Amino acid sequence: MADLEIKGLSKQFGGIKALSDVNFSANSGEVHALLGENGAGKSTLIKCLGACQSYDTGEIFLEGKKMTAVHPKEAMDAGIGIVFQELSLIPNISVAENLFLGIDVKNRFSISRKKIINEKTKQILKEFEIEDIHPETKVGELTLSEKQMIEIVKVVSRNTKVVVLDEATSALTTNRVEWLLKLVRKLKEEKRIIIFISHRMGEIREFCSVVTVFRNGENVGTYDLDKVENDELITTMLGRKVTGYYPEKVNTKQNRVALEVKNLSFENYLENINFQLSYGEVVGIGGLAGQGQNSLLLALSGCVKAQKGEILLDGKPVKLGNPKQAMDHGIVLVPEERATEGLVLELSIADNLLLPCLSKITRAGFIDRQKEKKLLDHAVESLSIKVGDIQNPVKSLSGGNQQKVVLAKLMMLEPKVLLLYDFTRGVDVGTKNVMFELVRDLAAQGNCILFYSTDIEELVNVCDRVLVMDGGKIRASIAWEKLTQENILRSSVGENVQ
Ligand SMILES: Nc1ncnc2c1ncn2[C@@H]1O[C@H](COP(=O)(O)OP(=O)(O)OP(=O)(O)O)[C@@H](O)[C@H]1O
Repeated sequence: MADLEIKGLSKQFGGIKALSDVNFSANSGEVHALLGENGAGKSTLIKCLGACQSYDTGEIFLEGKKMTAVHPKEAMDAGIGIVFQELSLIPNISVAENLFLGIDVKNRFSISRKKIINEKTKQILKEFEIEDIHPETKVGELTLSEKQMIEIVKVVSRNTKVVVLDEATSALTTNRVEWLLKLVRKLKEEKRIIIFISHRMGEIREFCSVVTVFRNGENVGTYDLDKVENDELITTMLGRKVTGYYPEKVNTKQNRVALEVKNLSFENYLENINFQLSYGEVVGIGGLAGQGQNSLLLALSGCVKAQKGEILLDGKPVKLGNPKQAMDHGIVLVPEERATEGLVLELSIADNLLLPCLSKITRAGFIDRQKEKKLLDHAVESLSIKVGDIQNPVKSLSGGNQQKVVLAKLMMLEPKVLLLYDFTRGVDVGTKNVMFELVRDLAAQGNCILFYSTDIEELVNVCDRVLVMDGGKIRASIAWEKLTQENILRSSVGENVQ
């Protein structure tokens, strides 16, 4: 028997079979990838493993011992540590309080708990080489990447035998991914079992030695990564062949400027930003993470108010005092954190989709049910969102399908200018392909798109040109003919690209 053995696990939610008779095994010192389309059942499997979810049938054995945990705390005590896809830290308490939540701290000399946990957290952060984060900082003040690191530290520092990383890299900046890679190598040496869920093939190959592929709730194959090509894995995962991962890039730029930004400044985050966006153009935003990219998209979508500068739409100055005003002008944002900024998790899938466009389907205060159905069917179909019942809460969808809902609901507004913040985060390769096609199609129809991505390959293959940001300024604009990964990287670190 392997060190971790899952036998015949099944889980059904209403009519949806999330897991069907799944067998899975992993051994100590192994980094084992789980690969599968959005909604294939990967998160459900690990939620069952971590007793966050009950299962209908099946058994789980860790080091030969049958797991009987019915509560996440019991699973953690039995050796299962899970870093979840949607961050679970509490924003209004400190890093130290989050790390020691639910842990008794021994106190023999009546020193305050606060002092002890701050000191211990300082040591932990030093051990994990992230001393730039302060123990007393409130988690809500951290960047997404920093929050993700704390979440990882919280789980790994509890010394569990199994460490599950569910899409842990998708919220990390490039240098933090390197940090995680180093950490995973250490965990491997410590003979822990690491389960690594990701949609990024490159990372799977870098981090893992074995991969198990899931399709529609079933384990459809386990492979030694040295002996299998990406094409075979993707075909197994999707049950079909994907031809051409990126769509053909056709120049659809029109000679008509849609959006013009003049001398835009916002606190310390943006300084004298100037650029134009034409109809039919896809413009990427690149640069190292945290160089003002988020602030720029927030300012253009009316989420923050710039102190200086002007924004013109079709040559006329517009006031973008709040997101509603921006939407009324046809400017919409797919935000960074889908769970807190993009969706109302408790509401149904249907309500989330309809929220921004209620006025389109209401008349004299009544909802036109036929129009409503047509809009909803179109939204679900256009992005192949995997829903059981559209009246289920949106939080019951898999992470990638939630992201598709965010995009679909904004598309219903038929926007002129689409602002995309890393919108393929957590989305499977098949759907990424659909989303890229959608972006290029929208451009061909005359829309303009500002596309921020942490994935340089995406920027090169999807955008017409890329603005590289550095210290709140636009350092360079890399034109179509010069658009290579190397040029974006060079420009990001301050080199001139000729
Ligand atoms: N609490 C729930 N209620 C209803 N359906 C659920 C619930 N949790 C998961 N599901 C459904 O089970 C299926 C498997 O979802 P799961 O989250 O395991 O997928 P996943 O492979 O992790 O996807 P992703 O790559 O998007 O994270 C999906 O169809 C999802 O909608």
